[in-house]
Amino acid sequence: MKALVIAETPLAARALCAGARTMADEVVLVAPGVEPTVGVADKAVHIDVPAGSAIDDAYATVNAIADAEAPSVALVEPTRRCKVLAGRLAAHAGTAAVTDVIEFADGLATTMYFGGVGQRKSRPTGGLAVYTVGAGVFDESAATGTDVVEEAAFEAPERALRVTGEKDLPASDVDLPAADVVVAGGRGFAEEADLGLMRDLAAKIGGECGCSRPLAEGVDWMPKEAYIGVSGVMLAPKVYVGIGVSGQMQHMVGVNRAGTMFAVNKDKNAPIFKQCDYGIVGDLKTVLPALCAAL
Ligand SMILES: Cc1cc2nc3c(=O)[nH]c(=O)nc-3n(C[C@H](O)[C@H](O)[C@H](O)COP(=O)(O)OP(=O)(O)OC[C@H]3O[C@@H](n4cnc5c(N)ncnc54)[C@H](O)[C@@H]3O)c2cc1C
Repeated sequence: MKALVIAETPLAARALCAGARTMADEVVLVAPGVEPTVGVADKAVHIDVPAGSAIDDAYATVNAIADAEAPSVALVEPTRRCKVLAGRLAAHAGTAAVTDVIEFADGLATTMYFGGVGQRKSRPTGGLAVYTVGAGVFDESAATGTDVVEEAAFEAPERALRVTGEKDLPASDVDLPAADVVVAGGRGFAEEADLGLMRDLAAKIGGECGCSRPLAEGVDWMPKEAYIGVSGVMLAPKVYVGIGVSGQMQHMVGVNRAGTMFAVNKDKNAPIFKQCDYGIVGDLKTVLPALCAAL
């Protein structure tokens, strides 16, 4: 049995290949438009996406690789571009992509639906099963493999996207999926300058800073890669600290696999207190400096 992994980032390549190894005898990593991570699969296939073409359009090549390798399972990193490839691959195989898997057990994949209100388990019925899988589902340290890299020629689709311009995004040093400790700020931060209090705490405890969606998409105080939840990043850190976060389900599904959860909120009835292991009721402006001083 063979597994295909499609991933853009090294962390996801390692984690998904480690997971694929538990499902198949042979693992093939496909790296569309990026240098492949080596040592994690039996073979890596690099697709050199030419300038002016979009990685999303690597689907014809990915589908051809899948035809040649005949995998029974494909694990895909849930980046925007890889999701396109997952959907195209599933359509090519005459199936549907199962998205945002949070657990594999007993041949069943668990996913969330209705924004995390419910969970469903599904089992592939034959042919190729295509899954998008986020961070924390597999242990990347278990990845093993060779340094074999093959090149696959980019095959432009008939109606290809044409890249007409590129704009560098401001560099972001946020790497939440890799962080053991995540400190997340919410709308309880009334002013951008107060986020320094959160950063001070994160620095004290060796954490990365994340946020709820309003801080990244509402006021733009944090990078988009930093927002956690059903439409942001899904994490499974060892420690999560939510500060001024109310505990809405769309945010919490992104961290409810954390090992230990802490919350700081001035409202003792905030829903997050029903979900955390330890909570402090108080104003973040007084609690955070006190915590930092005590640590
Ligand atoms: C389709 C859809 C998808 C969504 N996806 C996501 C997602 O992926 N991620 C996400 O985060 N959200 C998502 N949301 C938004 C989500 O529903 C919530 O609106 C959002 O998570 C709330 O963010 P918050 O907890 O920061 O803000 P609020 O709910 O406004 O909570 C702020 C909290 O701060 C506390 N507070 C205020 N002042 C202080 C203070 N001085 N000290 C301490 N505490 C204080 C308040 O008591 C309150 O509990 C989505 C919504 C929809 C409809």
